[in-house]
Amino acid sequence: MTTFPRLTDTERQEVLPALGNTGWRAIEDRDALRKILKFRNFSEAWGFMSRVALSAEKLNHHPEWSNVYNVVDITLTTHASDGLTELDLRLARIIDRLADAAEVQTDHSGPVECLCKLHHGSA
Ligand SMILES: C[C@H](O)[C@H](O)[C@H]1CNC2=NC(N)=NC(=O)C2=N1
Repeated sequence: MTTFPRLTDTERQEVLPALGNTGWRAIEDRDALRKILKFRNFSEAWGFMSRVALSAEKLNHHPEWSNVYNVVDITLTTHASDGLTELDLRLARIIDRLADAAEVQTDHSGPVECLCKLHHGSA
């Protein structure tokens, strides 16, 4: 099994702004992305989660997430690498594609630029 390296500073500067634009935010004190999506109802939220789950299985990369009624709160990080890797970017883009009908909440965490330097943790 390949362990992906954490994203470099240059890679972060290249890719994070676009993810910031689609509503991904930085979690304080973690090298992780967070997005909170609000659907019209539970059925749409669960349908979205089912579709993401199938993609996550294919990618063998899984979100940390929770669901309350119509809200899905998603955190992405690579546990094996202890931080953000290419796999998180791939899953984030899949999630963005599958979630286009949802309302995005963006006022819960710091701007994604907080993750532009690889300074979290020691890995
Ligand atoms: C054995 C299996 O490949 C690993 O446990 C995978 C599964 N899904 C995963 N998902 C995430 N987010 N991080 C991982 O390190 C990870 N590892």
